[in-house]
Amino acid sequence: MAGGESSEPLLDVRDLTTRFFTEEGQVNAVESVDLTVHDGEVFGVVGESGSGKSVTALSLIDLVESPGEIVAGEVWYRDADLASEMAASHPDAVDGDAVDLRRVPPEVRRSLRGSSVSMIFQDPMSSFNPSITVGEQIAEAVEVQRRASTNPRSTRSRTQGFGLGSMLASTVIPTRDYVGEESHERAIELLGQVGIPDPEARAGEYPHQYSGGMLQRAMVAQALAGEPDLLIADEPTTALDVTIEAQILNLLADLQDELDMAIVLITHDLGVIARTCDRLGVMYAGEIVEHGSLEDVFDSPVHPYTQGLLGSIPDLDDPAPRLDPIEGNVPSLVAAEMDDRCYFADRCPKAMEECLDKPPAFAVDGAGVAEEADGTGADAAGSATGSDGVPGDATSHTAKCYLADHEFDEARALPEGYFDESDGGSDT
Ligand SMILES: Nc1ncnc2c1ncn2[C@@H]1O[C@H](COP(=O)(O)OP(=O)(O)OP(=O)(O)O)[C@@H](O)[C@H]1O
Ligand code: NI
Repeated sequence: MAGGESSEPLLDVRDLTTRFFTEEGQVNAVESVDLTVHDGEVFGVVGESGSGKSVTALSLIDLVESPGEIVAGEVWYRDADLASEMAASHPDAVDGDAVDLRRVPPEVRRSLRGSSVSMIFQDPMSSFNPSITVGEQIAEAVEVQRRASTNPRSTRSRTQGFGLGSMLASTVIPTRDYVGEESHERAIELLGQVGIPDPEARAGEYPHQYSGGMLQRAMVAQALAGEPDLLIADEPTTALDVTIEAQILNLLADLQDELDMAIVLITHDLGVIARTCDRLGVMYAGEIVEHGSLEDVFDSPVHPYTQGLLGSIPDLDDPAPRLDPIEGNVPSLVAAEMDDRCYFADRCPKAMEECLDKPPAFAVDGAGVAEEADGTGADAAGSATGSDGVPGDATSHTAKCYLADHEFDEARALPEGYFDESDGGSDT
């Protein structure tokens, strides 16, 4: 193989669909999401509360809990060693150097957590046991990864339900006797690496002795213990004040650079996206409705939802840009209450008759617009349609909106109040 980095994406997610089966009905939390993340890049996911960002993140690492379930999709992760290990037993799950994590046994998926893909959350307290020192907990994370890496993965998957596989999978942390001196030293090194002053002393402190910002750093250190290639960060700075937020974002940027790690950064804050991301996806009602490079999406947003979000940041230099809610409400994701239309149409100033059908993803630029079949029935997509661009090329600028491909036509605009009648006409 030619050395160096592959141009293949590190993560290539297709048609990922996650639902919750609740008493109130089926919640379509994540609907046919496509996204790609390349080596060493920061991919942002932005959207209002309830749009499906966190469930997307959890789906990527298979942490969706009941009554939630991933019902469709592929999660291709590039790992040449894993691909060759899986090639014989799970040929369907292997394509070149990439492995579809949805098609490998759960214990193989779990074994990647921490070592290949790590996650950090908004609330660092949730990642630490309050009664064990921070240093000890990070040393344990190091120890777990250290043992995992000294055993070939094939051994691990054969010893399923026993030893490392289950150790990594469970929330039960190995007892202290397991943790070697080297792991303790590495933990202190990691604390230093994430900018914790006097890491040797701080390692001996308990989580409650840390400030919010310091604990956030410690959580990053814990996530780095296995030297992951991909870090998923769900609102990592939302609970922090603006100064500390900037420090944590700088830390992530430095680490990403230093360790050549890719990051999926989830936030409702477009200011954070603007400062950190290379590319982004804008989520609305469980879908990625616009997707592209930071420049494409910020300079020429196509979806009126994206335009609305961007319109709500008057000044990117504002230290605390805020998402001003767009008029109207985020739709219910309960399947029975969703119409099969563009979910933003009822809030959209440019809704047209076309928007009563669900729009596919249109490529925004490119003369022979590449149109991507929406979810099911995409099997004919192998041969390129259009003259320009590949259908579903996840690196391009796309929008699930007719305006990406059609001019706004006043004559076809839906009359004002069109949607009010259908949902509100019950009283008097
Ligand atoms: N355990 C659950 N049971 C039922 N529905 C759920 C569950 N978890 C999430 N959902 C639903 O899934 C949808 C997406 O939620 P998600 O947490 O991903 O949104 P989000 O974009 O991360 O929002 P926020 O910015 O508030 O974190 C919401 O409608 C939410 O109510
Ligand atoms: Ni969330």
